[in-house]
Amino acid sequence: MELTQLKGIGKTTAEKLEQLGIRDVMDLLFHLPLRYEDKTKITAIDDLQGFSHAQVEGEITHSYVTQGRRPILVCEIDDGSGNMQLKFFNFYYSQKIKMRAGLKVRAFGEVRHGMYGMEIIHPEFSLGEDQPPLAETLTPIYPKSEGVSQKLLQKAAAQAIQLLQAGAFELDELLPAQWLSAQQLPTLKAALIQVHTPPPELNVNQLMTMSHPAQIRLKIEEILAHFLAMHQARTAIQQHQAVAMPISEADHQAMLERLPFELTGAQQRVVAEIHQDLAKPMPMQRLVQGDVGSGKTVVAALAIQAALRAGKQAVMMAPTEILAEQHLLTMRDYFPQEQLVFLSGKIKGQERAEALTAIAGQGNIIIGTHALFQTEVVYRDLALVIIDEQHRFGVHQRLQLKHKGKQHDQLPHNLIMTATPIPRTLAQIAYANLDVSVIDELPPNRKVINTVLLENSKMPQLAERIRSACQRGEQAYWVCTLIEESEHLRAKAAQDTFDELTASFPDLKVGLIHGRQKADEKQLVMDRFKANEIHLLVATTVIEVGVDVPNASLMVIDNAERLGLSQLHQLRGRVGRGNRQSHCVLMYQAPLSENAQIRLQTMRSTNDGFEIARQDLKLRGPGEILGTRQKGSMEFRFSNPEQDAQLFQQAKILAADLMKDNPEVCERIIQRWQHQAGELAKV
Ligand SMILES: Nc1ncnc2c1ncn2[C@@H]1O[C@H](COP(=O)(O)OP(=O)(O)OP(=O)(O)O)[C@@H](O)[C@H]1O
Repeated sequence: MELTQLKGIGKTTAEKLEQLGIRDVMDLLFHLPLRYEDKTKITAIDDLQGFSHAQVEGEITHSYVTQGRRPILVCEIDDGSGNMQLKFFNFYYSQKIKMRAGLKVRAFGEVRHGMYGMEIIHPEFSLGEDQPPLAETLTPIYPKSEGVSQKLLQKAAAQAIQLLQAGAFELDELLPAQWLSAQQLPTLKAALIQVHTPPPELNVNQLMTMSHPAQIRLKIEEILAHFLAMHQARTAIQQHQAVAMPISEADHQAMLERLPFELTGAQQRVVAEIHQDLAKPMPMQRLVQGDVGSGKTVVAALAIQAALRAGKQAVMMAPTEILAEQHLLTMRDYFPQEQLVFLSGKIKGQERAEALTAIAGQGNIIIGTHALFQTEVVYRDLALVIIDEQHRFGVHQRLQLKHKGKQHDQLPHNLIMTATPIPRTLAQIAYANLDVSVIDELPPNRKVINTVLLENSKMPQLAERIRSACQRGEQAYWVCTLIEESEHLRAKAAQDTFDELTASFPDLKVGLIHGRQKADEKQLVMDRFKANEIHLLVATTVIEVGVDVPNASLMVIDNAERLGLSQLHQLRGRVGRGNRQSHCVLMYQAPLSENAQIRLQTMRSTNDGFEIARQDLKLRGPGEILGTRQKGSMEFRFSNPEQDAQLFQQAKILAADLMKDNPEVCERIIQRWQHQAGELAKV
């Protein structure tokens, strides 16, 4: 039903509502109140309690303006049970004249304890004997945007509810009636009516915390739609075939013998899981989760090995140029006999043409950045796609279907690697369409990184630490964290730090790496750092992901208070990758905000990525951890994966039952919420 069919909504208002994502009457019904006000009753002044909202009615006994720099209009009122004050800071004198003694007033607002008893500052009020009737329901307060008043939203929603009650449009109940009654949840129609026009006896506290059964009813369907859509995406892929790439035990052992170390138990288990998937003629859809330094790269190499044995191509994509180049070097070590091809956005001209020819021809391990997924890149026979997305989520969802195998209905196997340890419950929700393997063990002999906090002003204490580490043959990073938007300013700050440190340490080789350098310049610096020709590397956060130089044992992060927990954990993870004792110095500018204090203390007290992720979840919320709307990873309007963990469990079970018993309803649920969230479509 069109919005313009509602009274008071013309074309212009309808356009404004569209900015809130409200395109029709159904959307309006799913635009839920943020909070509620109770204007259904009048509270006697004598019964008022501080820090709560209330409506009072009484007679103005005295009205005056205080003296001083900021005059205040004060109206004293009395209702027979007691008296209180209404106060206005910004007022017109005409208001003072209107609010004269002897008049009846009704006021609503937050009650506080003032110097002279109870008071309400800036109440909503109406004057006169003839007050309108009291509200029959709690008053919903909606999230609004510019140009759309609260009143307008309230009126429009109230009309939508009236139409719904009158049966003017269809709103099918899609959840099984038996299930709803067993859970003591209302139907969708009843839930929407209650949420928009709650009768006064409803529990306001429950409503305010989104825990009322009516709200739970809405959440459960939203979560259900998420699981169903994820499952649909997964089944769509399973409809396709993939090349089965079983690997013989002898080939596997031969590769293991070439490695400079033995796999950890966790790596062995994860490799076995991947090999099992690859042996099937169905596209693998697996996520490998492993904390920083847990050794994901070798796991990727062992997957690639299976593709090579089957005579197929494997592609590995990294989120940054530096990391892609590093993977190239590592894979060269693992596969000295194979033809490796590198492609990134910065490879141009003749070099690019050659890379494209190799990809369409003899190249069998192809490594690079996003450029690998451009349409003009044509693969000879691609059978395995590895995406090292580190902590950038969501990419895989859009790339998955693009790359078809040689035969038309074949898809490549997909392996996604992430370094972000997300709590299990959250992983199960976000990655409901993937199988998940966890590398939950670090290689042996790793020592816990010792983390210390140091105020910026105590910087001189650091010099000795840096010098002695470098003199012992170890290496250090110095990360500059200027939060300037422009890469140019970030580069300049790093350059300044580089100049200062070069002057302070004439006896050490100091290097510099930042995002403004050309690709080969960056590569040269990284190569020299790897070869221990640079002792101290000054860097912007470009080194955050994946850089692997096991000889580096000291990490200094300046202004660490500016960074989020997961970024700090990633940066710190650049050290502690060998068997030496490593240190991380988090420099900060005092005073610290409460949140920054918690972040830095967390870093100091633990090295465990999962523990850090849990704390991060508390501080930031799941949306931010899993990526924002643009990244399209997960978007819930009503539910919260952390607070509603139990609902997610319930919805998962219900989803499984519905898929079995009623696929047609599943389709309709997905469609309803695709429209509502706009985002599920991308899952
Ligand atoms: N089983 C093992 N025993 C000893 N060293 C190992 C083992 N597995 C990997 N390594 C080494 O540990 C270091 C880290 O491995 P890798 O770079 O694969 O980590 P990662 O999981 O990708 O970490 P990050 O997320 O920080 O990039 C490398 O130098 C690698 O050679």
